[in-house]
Amino acid sequence: MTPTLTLPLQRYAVVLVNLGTPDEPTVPAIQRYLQQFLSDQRVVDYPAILWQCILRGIILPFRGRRVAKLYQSIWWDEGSPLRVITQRQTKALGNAMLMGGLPVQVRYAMTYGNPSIASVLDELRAQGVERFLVLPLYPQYSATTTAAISDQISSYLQQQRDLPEIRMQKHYHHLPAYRSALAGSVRAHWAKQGQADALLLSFHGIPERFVRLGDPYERHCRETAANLATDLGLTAEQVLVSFQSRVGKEQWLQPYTDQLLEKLPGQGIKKLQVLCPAFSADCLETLEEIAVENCEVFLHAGGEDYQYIKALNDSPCHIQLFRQLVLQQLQGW
Ligand SMILES: C=CC1=C(C)c2cc3[nH]c(cc4nc(cc5[nH]c(cc1n2)c(C)c5CCC(=O)O)C(CCC(=O)O)=C4C)c(C)c3C=C
Ligand SMILES: [Fe+2]
Ligand SMILES: [Fe+2]
Repeated sequence: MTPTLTLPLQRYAVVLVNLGTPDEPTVPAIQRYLQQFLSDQRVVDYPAILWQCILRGIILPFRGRRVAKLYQSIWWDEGSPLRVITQRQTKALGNAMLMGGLPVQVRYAMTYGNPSIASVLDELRAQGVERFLVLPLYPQYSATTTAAISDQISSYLQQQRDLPEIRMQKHYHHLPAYRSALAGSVRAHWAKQGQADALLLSFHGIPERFVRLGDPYERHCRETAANLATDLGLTAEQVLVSFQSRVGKEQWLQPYTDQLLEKLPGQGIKKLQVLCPAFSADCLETLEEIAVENCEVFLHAGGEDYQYIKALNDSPCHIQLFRQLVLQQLQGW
């Protein structure tokens, strides 16, 4: 049902927020992006002075150059896939709101890089917006992603005299519309390719220490997997969970995707389908790390068939899920 709004429609805006991506696939642009991203204490919490020496002296020069080649390999004519897909999601949600009779403004912002959360809030406030609904594009909550968005909003508010009102979706992996969108994407893949020996859910990792300190991310990932198994009628053994993209020497959530892929063919799993439910848009971590690098790992270890099932991106089910989240959040506002 369409909510009744207590302010004129022009005073509301929805802001989709994703992680961010470099402006260009060049070493300087990637270093700028990584500098901002990896200086966030929500992402890397080592003592700042020590960490800044390591970051500027070692990580930015070496990782910047290595990752530039990877970004170049996945870059699209219109730009970084993560940005292009986020733009498409924003446009599609705006259209869906319009078609549903609630033509609220929809914009996107990035936690790191452009457009920044502060710049988008500023621009919308200048147009008279007073109530913001922020939708972090992370189905599973983690302090490293969703709380980092919340921190930036808090810093923005600290600079304001006349505060806008803000609501934020914390997570949505448990909601029926998300569950059916995810299960639907696997079924659509099966309709074209058939079923494999197993379905691997590879989630972006975080340091295991963060989970010990209270981050519920791992629980959210495992709930996502259990729900998907139920919704697809698969057993727990047919739905495997692993964690990818680790950085640095600390222990991250396990099993690591690459190490698991090396073992699976020896356990009789030769045909594998891989899904990455922590990513609402395809990006470097899915298009390169999962679809290319990890495919090679699996085939090299004796696997015969490896298929990556793309992210929900701007598929109609995903946009309908966002629309439902917006309608729920706007109730009574
Ligand atoms: C070093 C710590 C990192 C943590 C913790 C982390 C958590 C985390 N990240 C995502 C989503 C994305 N990460 C992406 C890229 C990326 N992630 C890290 C590091 C951490 N991520 C780095 C250094 C990078 C850049 C690429 C690289 O150098 O390897 C992206 C893709 C961006 C793109 O431009 O395509 C996404 C999306 C989640 C969901 C998450 C925790 C739950
Ligand atoms: Fe990441
Ligand atoms: Fe990576």
